[in-house]
Amino acid sequence: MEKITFDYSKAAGFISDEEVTYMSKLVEDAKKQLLDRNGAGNDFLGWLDLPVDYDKEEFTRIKKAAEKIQGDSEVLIVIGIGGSYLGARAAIEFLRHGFYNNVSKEIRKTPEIYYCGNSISGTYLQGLIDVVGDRDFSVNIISKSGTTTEPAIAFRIFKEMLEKKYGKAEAAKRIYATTDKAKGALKNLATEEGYETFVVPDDVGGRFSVLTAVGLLPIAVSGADIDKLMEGAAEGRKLALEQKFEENDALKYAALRNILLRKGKSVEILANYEPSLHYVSEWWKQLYGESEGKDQKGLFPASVDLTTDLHSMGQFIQDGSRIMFETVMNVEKSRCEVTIQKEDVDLDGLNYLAGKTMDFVNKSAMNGTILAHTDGNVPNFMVKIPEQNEFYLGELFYFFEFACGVSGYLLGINPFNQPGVESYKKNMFALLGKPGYEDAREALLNRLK
Ligand SMILES: O=P(O)(O)OC[C@H]1O[C@H](O)[C@H](O)[C@@H](O)[C@@H]1O
Repeated sequence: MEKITFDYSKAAGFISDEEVTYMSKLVEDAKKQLLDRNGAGNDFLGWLDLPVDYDKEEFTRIKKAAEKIQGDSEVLIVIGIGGSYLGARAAIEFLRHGFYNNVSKEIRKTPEIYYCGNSISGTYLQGLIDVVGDRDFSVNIISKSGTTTEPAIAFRIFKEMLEKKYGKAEAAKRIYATTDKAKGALKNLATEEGYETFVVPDDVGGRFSVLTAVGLLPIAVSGADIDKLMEGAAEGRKLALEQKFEENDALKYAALRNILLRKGKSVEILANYEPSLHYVSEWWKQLYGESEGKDQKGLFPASVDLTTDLHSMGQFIQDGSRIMFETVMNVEKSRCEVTIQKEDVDLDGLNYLAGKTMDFVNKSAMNGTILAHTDGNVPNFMVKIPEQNEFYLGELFYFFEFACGVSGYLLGINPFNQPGVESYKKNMFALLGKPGYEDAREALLNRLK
């Protein structure tokens, strides 16, 4: 069977066999530390076994809730930020129609899905309220801590809207809360109001939670097959856990990116040639950025959508500061074939492409770009995705998560915490006058004068 594979053959000129041999030992050690659960942050390793060891009763409830939402709602509002947002969106955009919310209901068959609570923009939220209009809708509020400001504000607004429209009791039946099993403001609210709740396990951090109810409920509502997603992840787990370095693509990816980091390539650009992978990159950026960017270390995870960004960022990648390498996610088999037709008069000069598919052109652009960037001293890696379906996406999620854990241990940091994100929150709370933050307030206001 085909699988997600990692190919570094095009970067051979930048990396010696000795370096790979040396690094292979280090990644095997890091892998052991991960699996022995004796490294930093080892109380957040629940994601390691999730694909084979998850709450089956809850999984069934997720499917039931998804069916109910599909039956009684034209729109689902998904409220969450960071790890409580990006995985679901990445999956739905990767798996479902490229214009999911815009195609006719006959094609889509499932509710429109919109996201909020991922910014504090009132303009965005009002726009979304206008989109919902007077249509039937449900809300999935997702927050592991249950206290994050952005989703909490958005939820307050949509909760009020639901209650006005349906009354408190019926509104409660349209609210699904995914949060901690016992603590946090959202859990308390859900218990008080009688919302159906789903659990983010204690030992699974937000950015590793896509295969819990956090990702699974919205993904199931979109009509994607969550059984297949879990099967793919289980296959990814098997490959990552059981294969030796030579056959282990996740380990090779972790090793090779760290070889380049140690040579001064401090930026990794994740590139795609399919717009529907944009949010996979966003999910990946949180995964790697929050996991590795600490103790003054780490690769800066960036991303580009190609060929779009070849007409903007392409200049920098080809010719600017030589600080980066590129990892291309290559969907090997395109979902749709669009063939370019011959025209009698070749006014646009495109007849040389007549009979060719757009995917052929896209892949030629990709291959040409890989060689051009390599010539410009940007080493290129490739992650091959056989096709865009649930199975391979599950495998891809696990591939990146496992490589991230290994890579973090290789860096000598705790890949499973995120102490740095608290700094802006403290300042924001002080400026907002949140009780308990009075001391810092005046000093901050002075600095802003
Ligand atoms: O799920 P929540 O607790 O609301 O957290 C949502 C996100 O925001 C936090 O500030 C963290 O930086 C992220 O790691 C997390 O995924």
